[in-house]
Amino acid sequence: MEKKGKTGMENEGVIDTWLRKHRLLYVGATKHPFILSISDGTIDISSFKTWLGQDYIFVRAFVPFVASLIVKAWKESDDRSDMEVILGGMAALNDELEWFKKEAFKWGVQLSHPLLPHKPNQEYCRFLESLMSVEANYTVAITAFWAIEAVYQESFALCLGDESRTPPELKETCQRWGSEAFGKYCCSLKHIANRRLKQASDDELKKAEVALLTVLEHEVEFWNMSRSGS
Ligand SMILES: Cc1ncc(CN)c(N)n1
Repeated sequence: MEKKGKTGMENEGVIDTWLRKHRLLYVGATKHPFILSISDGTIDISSFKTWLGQDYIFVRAFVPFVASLIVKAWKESDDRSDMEVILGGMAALNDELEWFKKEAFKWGVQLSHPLLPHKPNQEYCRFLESLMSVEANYTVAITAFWAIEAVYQESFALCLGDESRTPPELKETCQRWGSEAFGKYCCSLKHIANRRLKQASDDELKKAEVALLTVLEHEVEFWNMSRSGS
């Protein structure tokens, strides 16, 4: 029989430990009023349109970030399957960009000129850029990557629950990130991040925890921006 320690949580990964420690912020990012308004059906469609246009800009910046992670995984990972998992995510982004164009057309959102990133989006993209540099650490970047994907997964899954009253025309959006398949992909990313964190130095651990918190803060700001339209 497995021997349990004092807390009974000795087998818990680093990420779950951090999520417990920073529970309030995590809940703030995954159960934001913007998401709650989708799931209770009270969403203001102009907020949704703001989110759609801004997220298209974000996802375009997300592609080179994921590409930089593929390079890092190829160079630094001790497990070949990391690169395949990240590559699968990259392939999905190709599809996602097409989906944004189709969805924007459906809602009459202009994705080309003069669509500009709002300040919170600009700041989030700048953070992504800082993680793309060759000096940025793989363990830190993969932790941030997991957090970015996990916030969307948990948020949109909430809008697909039995109790939710998500408007039918927004179900496809929620399905994109709230699906079981996307959930499994997030689990694979979490597994990679936890494996790396288990072997990380104190300095890497500190930086990865800060990166996780920074992602959560940016996600909250991104929802706030979508809700207020600015
Ligand atoms: C702001 C934001 N965060 C996360 C995701 C999920 N890739 C996204 N599309 N946009």
